[in-house]
Amino acid sequence: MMQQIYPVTPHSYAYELNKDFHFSAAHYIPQDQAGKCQQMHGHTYFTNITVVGDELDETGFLVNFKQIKDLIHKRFDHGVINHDSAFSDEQAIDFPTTEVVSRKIYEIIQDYLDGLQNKPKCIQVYLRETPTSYCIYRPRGEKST
Ligand SMILES: Nc1nc2c(c(=O)[nH]1)N=C([C@H](O)[C@H](O)COP(=O)(O)OP(=O)(O)OP(=O)(O)O)CN2
Ligand SMILES: [Zn+2]
Repeated sequence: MMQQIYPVTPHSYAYELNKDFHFSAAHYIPQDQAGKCQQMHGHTYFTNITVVGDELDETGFLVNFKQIKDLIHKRFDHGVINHDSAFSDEQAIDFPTTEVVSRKIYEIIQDYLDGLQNKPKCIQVYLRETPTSYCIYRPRGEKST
């Protein structure tokens, strides 16, 4: 499971880092059309995060692998995603669907990366919700080449 082949995102940065990890979390989709997904239920999410850049920090890291995992795992593992401040039952853009969770993961990671001196960029979040369902989020409008 941890040695998957991922879709390639073309770019011309010198370094590309990928971090795989799991987290277990519950969620529900607060919309009638979501059918059984309206009921609270859980998943073991699998994610692969892609970070790129041209400059390394004083440790020789683009970004610490552990920091990437901690930002997401500490926040969501064994929690209810709907209860996190990034999500809301009010508008679909903030419901914890696979699409939205992958985008929120991107936002959390890029917010952290923006504070680093070497300015790495997250260019892809791969999020698998079930053995047969996954989403890839790639930020638009970001110069990734
Ligand atoms: N576009 C989306 N569609 C669905 C989402 C979603 O987040 N985005 N979520 C769900 C359910 O919450 C569920 O987590 C996944 O559903 P599904 O892939 O249908 O799961 P199954 O295991 O039942 O699928 P099989 O085809 O039997 O493997 C639904 N849709
Ligand atoms: Zn679900």
